Amino acid sequence: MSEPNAVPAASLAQSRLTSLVSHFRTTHKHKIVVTRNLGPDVMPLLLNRPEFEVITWPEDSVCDRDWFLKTIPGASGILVMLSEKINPETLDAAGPSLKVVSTMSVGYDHCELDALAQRGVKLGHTPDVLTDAVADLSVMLALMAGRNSKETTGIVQNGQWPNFNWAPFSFCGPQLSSSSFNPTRTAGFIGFGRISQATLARLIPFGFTHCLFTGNPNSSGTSTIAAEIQAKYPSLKGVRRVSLDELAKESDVVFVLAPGGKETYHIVNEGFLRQMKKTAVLVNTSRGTLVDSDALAKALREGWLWGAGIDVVEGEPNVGLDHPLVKEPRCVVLPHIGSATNESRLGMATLAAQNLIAGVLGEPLPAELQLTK
Ligand SMILES: O=CC(=O)O
Repeated sequence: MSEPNAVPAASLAQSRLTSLVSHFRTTHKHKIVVTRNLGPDVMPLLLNRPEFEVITWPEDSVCDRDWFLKTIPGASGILVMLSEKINPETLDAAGPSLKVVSTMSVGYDHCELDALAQRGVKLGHTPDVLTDAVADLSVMLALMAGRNSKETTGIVQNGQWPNFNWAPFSFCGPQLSSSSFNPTRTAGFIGFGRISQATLARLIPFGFTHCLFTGNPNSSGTSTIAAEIQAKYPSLKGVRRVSLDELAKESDVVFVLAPGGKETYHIVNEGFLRQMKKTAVLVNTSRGTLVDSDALAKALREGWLWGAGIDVVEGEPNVGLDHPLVKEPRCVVLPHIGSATNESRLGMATLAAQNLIAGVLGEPLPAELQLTK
């Protein structure tokens, strides 16, 4: 006969197991690797979670690849920048514990989607929060390129202004807004997603009369979008989805705003540039790979178009003074600053942290890119 207060063996084992699980839960932390310090407003979202062990690349520079590969084994989540390649090497180094990659960017051409999908790793990115900033910059570059800002600011910066007398037609370029001389203004968009549409909204008060766009009708619902845009902006006299050739021939400003990757590689090439109006301006605020830099430099040199404003260059950041586009006086080149407003970067860092947290905890990501297997 057992003692009246004795604990049965099975119940003892169960309680030991429960306490072991609870001990594991409190001591086992999810390993998180972050490749840039996201600052005092955002890092606490990660650091203040007791269930996370957060390891951050300690330098104020692009994360070293060797450090990254040595640090990620066993990670549940990694938060990266555009500079980090997410490929089979990365994913194999992280191992099967990896649940989510969160990139602080809207673009994801640095990530191999197939490799992520095959391993069941989710991908978070940061759409919407940078749309306005990039649309603002797109219009700024259209203005800068049309108004010869590289040459003219150079004159002031180099102390040459005293040598220049005002002359009736010096430094003139094509006006962005419509005028009695030029009542028709056509914006052409290569890719017609959120940023293109926000750019168009900014061009309406400039008196733009026509909107042309290219894009995959299945990817962004572009089959009905023309009618929606026309209804939204009754001042437009035409909104049409067109071929690339038509877009090149008819646009006063071409905005390159499609995702990078194989499908769009050098979509703006010599053939496209040769068809542009001599007074037209090309703006690229998406990815450098969409534009053939040598072809654009030749086009500007030979006057096939008026000017170009580019925030992205193929091969960046290795773009020095000897780059053919940096040498072109009618090409304004910026160092990929499209989303660089305080508001936008804070929004991106916050969303990237939220995507990471949700992915690690197995919850729906606020902004997940749907991967197809
Ligand atoms: O280029 C910037 C981004 O993709 O966020």
